[in-house]
Amino acid sequence: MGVAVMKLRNPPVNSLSLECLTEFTISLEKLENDKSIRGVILTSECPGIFSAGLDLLEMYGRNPAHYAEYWKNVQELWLRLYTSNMILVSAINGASPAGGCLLALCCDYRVMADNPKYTIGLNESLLGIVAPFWFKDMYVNTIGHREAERALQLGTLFSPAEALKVGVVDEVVPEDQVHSKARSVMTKWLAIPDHSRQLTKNMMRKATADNLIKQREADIQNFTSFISKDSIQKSLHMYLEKLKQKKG
Ligand SMILES: CC/C=C\CC/C=C/CC(=O)SCCNC(=O)CCNC(=O)[C@H](O)C(C)(C)COP(=O)(O)OP(=O)(O)OC[C@H]1O[C@@H](n2cnc3c(N)ncnc32)[C@H](O)[C@@H]1OP(=O)(O)O
Repeated sequence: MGVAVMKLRNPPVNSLSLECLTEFTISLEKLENDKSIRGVILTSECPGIFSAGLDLLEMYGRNPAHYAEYWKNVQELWLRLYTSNMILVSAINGASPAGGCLLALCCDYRVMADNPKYTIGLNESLLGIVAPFWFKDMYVNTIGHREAERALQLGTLFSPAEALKVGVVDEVVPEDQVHSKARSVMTKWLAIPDHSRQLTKNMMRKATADNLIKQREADIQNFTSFISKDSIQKSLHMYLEKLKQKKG
């Protein structure tokens, strides 16, 4: 039925390394150019993890040129996903913090597995970093200003039930039904004529995407100088240590 399934596979946690981002963007571009494909189901092949978000090791202990290159690729993937003409449905079958949540938010519909161990949200503030304005814009578009304001400041990671309540996801289903539900949602969306759905999507999302497009370079500079700061590098170091200690 012209639907591709994209499975994220970058063990152990599907962090979005530079290589992973680049491959993702190229695969998406290929699908976008394949006229037989009308929809994509985005999911994960890593058990229990949708995506751990941006790769912290790409943002820690590197040089400014690397940060700039990395951020350019993060922007590129986001723009492609957010403005895709295809129908994107995410089958969120695991934890989905920060950049993982960002991927899901780019989709037209989000189905999440009902497992309280899986959480989703933009938790950047917990890491001592700040979600950039275009993450924030997409959050506001999805859950509204007040909820986004609170969730961004607190770095809230929502359980599936909470995520459904606040509107971060559209549906929560038993874990073994995530894929079948994503397929049935896709069938419903495929019944809409592409041209009217695409024009409507574009109308809803263009201003948000344009907001980044018109200041891409400044956004790269801003990220590079922010992430290069000693204080921010220290915060990331502490966060990485905390992740290690969690293992015991
Ligand atoms: C101006 C703008 C400025 C800045 C904006 C920057 C925006 C950033 C957005 C982001 O996406 S930042 C990344 C945020 N991600 C997280 O906070 C997730 C952190 N990870 C976790 O919470 C957990 O790892 C997990 C729930 C995803 C999975 O838990 P579990 O299955 O128990 O695995 P481990 O915690 O043991 O992790 C295994 C292994 O993977 C490493 N790792 C985890 N997350 C990341 C990551 N995002 N990047 C790189 N590496 C990651 C972790 O350290 C472990 O490594 P080992 O070497 O100890 O095996």
